[in-house]
Amino acid sequence: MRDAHLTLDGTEILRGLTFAARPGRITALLGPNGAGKTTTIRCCTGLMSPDTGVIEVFGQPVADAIASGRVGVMPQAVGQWSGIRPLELLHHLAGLHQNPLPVAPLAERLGIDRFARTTCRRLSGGQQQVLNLAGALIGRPEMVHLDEPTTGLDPHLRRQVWALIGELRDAGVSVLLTTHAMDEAEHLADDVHIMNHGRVVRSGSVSDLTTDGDLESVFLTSTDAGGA
Ligand SMILES: Nc1ncnc2c1ncn2[C@@H]1O[C@H](COP(=O)(O)OP(=O)(O)OP(=O)(O)O)[C@@H](O)[C@H]1O
Repeated sequence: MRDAHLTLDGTEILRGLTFAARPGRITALLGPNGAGKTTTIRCCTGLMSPDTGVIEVFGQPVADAIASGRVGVMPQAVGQWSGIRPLELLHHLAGLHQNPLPVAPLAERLGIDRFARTTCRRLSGGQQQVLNLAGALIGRPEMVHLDEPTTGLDPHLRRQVWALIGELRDAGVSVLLTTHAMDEAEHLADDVHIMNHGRVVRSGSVSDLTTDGDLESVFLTSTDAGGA
């Protein structure tokens, strides 16, 4: 993303946002509530368009990359699903891809098989989260956007999701995630971009950014409350 600007309802949300997420790397987009992280992901996945600026995915315009099926998205929240059950949903999503992951092992890996009989609208928040994650991964994406992937997960599931995200990176997938958990960013991320007021104010590897203190201290000194 290069020099993206976006104004919504008269407020400038993205103010010259520039960053890159590279293949085989986990890139964390950090920032205070309202800084524009979800808006950025929505722009990178074709759900919104910046007013000006350039976004390329695999060197292509976003729409072409999305249409190619090479991009997976785990939104922060999805609309209320109907009475469909988790495995039915995953089989349906798998059917939309040319070479999907097998549903059963993915469901087992994320513990989805344990609530397979519950309709989606009755899932707990954490169960909905891991189902969203499975939906993002089912098509074997080469780039995946994860908007707060572990929010609301218990420590067991959180660790399992961390391991899975690490494996994706090791398999060459480009992972872009947002999180408010600094320990998550420190544990997972190769590259970190800290946003404030719709632009990137600090970038680097975790080790580069934390030479003088932990990531939370860097975050607190680089941003202000309500960074929108
Ligand atoms: N469709 C919209 N119309 C108007 N304003 C919007 C719209 N979508 C987002 N905003 C505003 O844009 C700003 C950035 O929102 P965004 O969801 O991108 O922030 P965020 O960094 O993801 O925040 P959080 O960490 O709380 O999830 C907020 O002030 C929000 O109210």
